[in-house]
Amino acid sequence: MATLEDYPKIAAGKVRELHAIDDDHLLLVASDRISAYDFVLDSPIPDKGRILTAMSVFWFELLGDLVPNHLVAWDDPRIPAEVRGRALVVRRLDMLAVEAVARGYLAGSGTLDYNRTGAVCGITLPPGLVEGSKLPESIYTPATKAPLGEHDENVTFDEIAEVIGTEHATTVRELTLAVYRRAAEHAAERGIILADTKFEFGLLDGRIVLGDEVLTPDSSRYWPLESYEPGRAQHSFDKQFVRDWLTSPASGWDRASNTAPPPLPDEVAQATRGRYVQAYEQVTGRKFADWIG
Ligand SMILES: Nc1ncnc(-c2cnn(Cc3cccc(F)c3)c2)c1Cl
Repeated sequence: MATLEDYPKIAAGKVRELHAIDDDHLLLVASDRISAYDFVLDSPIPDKGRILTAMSVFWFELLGDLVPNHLVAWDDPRIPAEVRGRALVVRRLDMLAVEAVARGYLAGSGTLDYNRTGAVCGITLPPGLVEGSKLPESIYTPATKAPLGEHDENVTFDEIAEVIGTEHATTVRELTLAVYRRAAEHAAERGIILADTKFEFGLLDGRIVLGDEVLTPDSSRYWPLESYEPGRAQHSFDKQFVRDWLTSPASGWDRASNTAPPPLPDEVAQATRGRYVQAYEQVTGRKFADWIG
């Protein structure tokens, strides 16, 4: 059986790593780390890596008829025991330099751009929208990847086309909207608003293939349908307990101080684990207890 040290690390995100297995395959590893207020917290969320990996696998399967993807295996002898259930064997792609974002609702940088310009990524929106507004139709709002720790930059379709070419830019936009719309509809039927999501695509033998993690609460905004109310920051299905505790007097943390947040109480970490399990089971109809690792 392989061990993680056998596979050179070729990339690292805030909560994920990417290792090389061989010339054609990578190991995509999700950790139990959680990020809040742009900080990676000291406290892990037990099973977060396994739950989000199981979610990606579900979505790749559900959406496989819309778009080919890079997933090769999730239960495989090439996966080291220490990361089993939170690591995927994927095909090595030639990644396209675009963060392919679809938005069905106005939130985060979308709201900021809209308030400044009345548009997001060059797409003019109707007047009178607020944080959390549902958009008349979902929109494609691409971004360019920023260095670790900085926010991606929202750009126009044309700016992306200048980098990856009009043909690939057009296909990426069409796939991003089609996959998001199908996923958002599936989630909404199960009481979860998928407000937006970020995809990464790559080329494999000239074909455009969906890569990275897909439609997880780390790559998407998951809002509980029952507490949706436009006009304010929406509750995060998975991160709200963490946000509430960190911004409560109990934490002793001052968000404006730009100091690192304190560790989470065990009950907050465990309650957050529960929210990830609930999101998985609500979206997939599967029991997390049945997942490997
Ligand atoms: N199938 C692929 N082929 C080639 N490259 C990638 C690739 C490169 N970067 N990323 C983003 C990322 C994912 C996880 C951990 C990180 F550190 C970074 C994904 C993929 Cl998914």
